[in-house]
Amino acid sequence: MESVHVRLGPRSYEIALTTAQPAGVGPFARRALPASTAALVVSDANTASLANDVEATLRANGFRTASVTVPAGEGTKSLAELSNLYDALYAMTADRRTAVVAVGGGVVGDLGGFAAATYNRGLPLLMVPTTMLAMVDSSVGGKTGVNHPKGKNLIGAFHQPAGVWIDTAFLDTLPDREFRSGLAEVVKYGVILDEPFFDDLEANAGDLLAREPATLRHVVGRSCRLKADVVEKDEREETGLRAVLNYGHTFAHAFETVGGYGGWLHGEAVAAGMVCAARLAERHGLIGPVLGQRQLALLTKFGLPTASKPEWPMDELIAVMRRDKKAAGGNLRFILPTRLGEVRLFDDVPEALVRDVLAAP
Ligand SMILES: NC(=O)c1ccc[n+]([C@@H]2O[C@H](COP(=O)([O-])OP(=O)(O)OC[C@H]3O[C@@H](n4cnc5c(N)ncnc54)[C@H](O)[C@@H]3O)[C@@H](O)[C@H]2O)c1
Ligand SMILES: O=C(O)C(=O)C[C@@H](O)[C@H](O)[C@H](O)COP(=O)(O)O
Ligand SMILES: [Zn+2]
Repeated sequence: MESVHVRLGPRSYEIALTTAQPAGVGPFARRALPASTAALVVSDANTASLANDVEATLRANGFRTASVTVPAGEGTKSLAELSNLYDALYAMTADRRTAVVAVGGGVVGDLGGFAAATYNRGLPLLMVPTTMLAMVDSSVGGKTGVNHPKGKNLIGAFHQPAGVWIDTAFLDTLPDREFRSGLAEVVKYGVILDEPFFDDLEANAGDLLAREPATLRHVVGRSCRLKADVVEKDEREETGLRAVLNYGHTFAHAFETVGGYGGWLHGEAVAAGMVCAARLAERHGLIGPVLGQRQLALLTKFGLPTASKPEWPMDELIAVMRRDKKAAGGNLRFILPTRLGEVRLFDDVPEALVRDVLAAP
C-alpha cells in the first residue's frame, strides 16, 4: 500500500492511498487509533452507503459504532448540524477515546472534524475522503470548521486527523461536476509550489478527466505530499507559509458567501478566484501574461468557471474579503504568484486594482 507520511511530532499521521480496498479501513483505523473502541461514523446522504461499509469493517475490527447522516451540500457546514453531531456523541456516551470517522467530501470532513476538535475538548479523528477535493486537500492538514452566514469557515479549529484513508475507487460514483471541482485545488498546487506538476497536468489533462486509474493515483498522491510539506512547516498558519494554500481563496470565499453557499461548489469558486489572483498579480507588476494564460487554459479544459458573476455586488464582495482570515486590521491581503510554482503574501494591493479585476469578463 502506498502512503504519504505527515510529520508533525506527536500529531504525525499516515495518509493511506489505495484503490478498491473497502475492507482495509478497519485494520487501518485499528492501527491509527489503538486506544479507541468506539466510533461515530459521519456521512451525508450521498455517502451513507459507503459509510455503511466502513462501519462494518470498523465493527469487525473491534469498534462499537454509531452513525449520523447529514444532508448533502455546503449548507450543512452550520452550527445547527454541528449540534446534531454533539447530540449523537452524547447519545452514544462518547468518551475521550471515541473517534469521529468522517466518510464524505470536504463538508462532512470539516463538520465532523470540528465536532471531533471540540466535543469533550477533543476526540480522535479519522478521515475517509470520498470526493476528489477531499482526497487532495480537505482531509489533510487539520483545518476543521463551519461557515458563518456572512463568511466561509469563520468558525473552526486546527485538529489533525489520526489517519487518512484514501480509496480512489470511492470516486467511481462521484458526479463529473464534483470531480472537476476538486481539480481546481490540484491546479492550485502546481501554480503555488510545483511547476513540473503543472506541466504534467497540462500534458495529462485528458487522462485525468477520464479518471484513468494510474493518473488519478499519481495526482492524488502528489497533491497530498505537496500539502503535507507545507503543513509540516507551518501547521497552524503562524509563519505565513501555510497561507500559500489559500491562493485564490480570498476571492473564492467572497464568491461563495455572496453567491450563497452551495451555488458554486468550493472548487469552482477557487478556479475563478485563481484567475482573479493571477490577473491581480499581472496588474500589480509581479508577472507577465503567460502564467495567467496557461492557468486559464487549464481551468477551462477542466470545465471550471473563470470569472466573477456580474450580478454579485462589488461592495459586498470587498466587504467579505476584508473579513478573510488572512486580513489584518481590515486590510486586504492576497496570495499572488511571482512565477509559476511560487507565490507570496501581499498586503499592498490597491483596492482599485481588485475592483478592476473583479469587473473583468
Ligand atoms: N479543511 C480544508 O483544508 C479544506 C480544504 C478545501 C476545501 N474545504 C471545504 O470542503 C468543502 C467542499 O468539499 P467537497 O468539494 O468535497 O464538497 P462536498 O463535501 O459537498 O461533496 C460534494 C458532493 O459530492 C457528494 N459526494 C461525496 N462523495 C461522493 C461519492 N463518492 N459519490 C457520489 N457523491 C459523492 C456529496 O454528497 C456532495 O453532494 C467546502 O466546504 C470547502 O470549504 C476544506
Ligand atoms: O489547508 C489550508 O491551509 C488551505 O488553505 C486549503 C484550502 O483549500 C481550504 O479551502 C481551506 O479550508 C481554506 O482555509 P481558510 O483558513 O481560508 O478557511
Ligand atoms: Zn480550498
